[in-house]
Amino acid sequence: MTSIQIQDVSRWYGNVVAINGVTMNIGPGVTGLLGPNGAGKSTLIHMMGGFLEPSSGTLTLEGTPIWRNPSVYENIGLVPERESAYDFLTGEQFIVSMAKLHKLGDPRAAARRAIAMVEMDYAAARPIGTYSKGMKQRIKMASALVHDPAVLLLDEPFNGMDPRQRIQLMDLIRRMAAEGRTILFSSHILEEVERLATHIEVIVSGRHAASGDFREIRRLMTDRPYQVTVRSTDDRTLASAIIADGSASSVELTDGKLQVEATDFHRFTWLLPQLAKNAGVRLWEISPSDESLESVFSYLVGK
Ligand SMILES: Nc1ncnc2c1ncn2[C@@H]1O[C@H](COP(=O)(O)OP(=O)(O)OP(=O)(O)O)[C@@H](O)[C@H]1O
Repeated sequence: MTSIQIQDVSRWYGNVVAINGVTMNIGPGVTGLLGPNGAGKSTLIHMMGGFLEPSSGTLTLEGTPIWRNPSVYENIGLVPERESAYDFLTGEQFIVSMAKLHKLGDPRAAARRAIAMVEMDYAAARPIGTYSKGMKQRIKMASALVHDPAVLLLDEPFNGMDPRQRIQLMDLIRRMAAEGRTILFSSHILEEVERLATHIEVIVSGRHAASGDFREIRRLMTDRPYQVTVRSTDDRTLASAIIADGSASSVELTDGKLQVEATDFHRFTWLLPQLAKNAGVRLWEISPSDESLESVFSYLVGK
């Protein structure tokens, strides 16, 4: 069982602070690193994989510093976000060359094993340039698995995948975790992280915003003032009913719609149809108006 310890780590690029005083511990199983675009996920993953030096703080694997420590790299596999640049190589040639870079005793056998792990045997003789997105992601996984590392770091592995490819990759990641590996993957999509991760770490603007299982993160995201847009046959009457009920902290009538800030989202969505019915108003539309992850995150960080 292998864990990565991140201790008060910061990383800046010139005067851009990408990671700011982050402390977390990534243990066995599947951890989701959730954060909006530009939050610092790739920067953190590259530091965890030993590709990037922290500007301050320490990253260790079972107590051994990761930066400039080749013995640690033997235990870590990293799948970067960018597309493979080796389109002219066949899948097998690519994985064999990775096995050679790791100076493995029998590069061909190691490559065969890694290719089998990701179920890509059938396409191993084809150039990578002819692969689908899902297949490219699998072959990149094989390249990170060729030295059989205990830790696997995946940067936005589901980007650009169709639903079927997503499900296949989720199964593969679950299988890798069931074998006892420590797996961390990044994503900016909450639903994706919820489906796969047993533990979630949230980063926003380079800072550690939240940590927990998906229920705790969900609760943090929904137990908050929530903006809802409502349209009905009589917005004015409905507004009075909502104000009288007291389940909203503000009600505004603008451009032919009601803008409501609900203090308790679940209670409000459950209650609204009843309020409307009692007031003799028909509802046309109820939609959350600040659903973007960014606003959720800025709330989490500001709390
Ligand atoms: N090499 C670099 N030079 C300067 N700034 C950088 C560099 N790499 C990243 N940054 C900046 O650091 C911040 C964090 O970037 P990072 O790529 O780590 O975020 P991310 O969460 O992975 O985002 P995305 O999902 O969009 O890749 C951003 O403001 C980004 O512009």
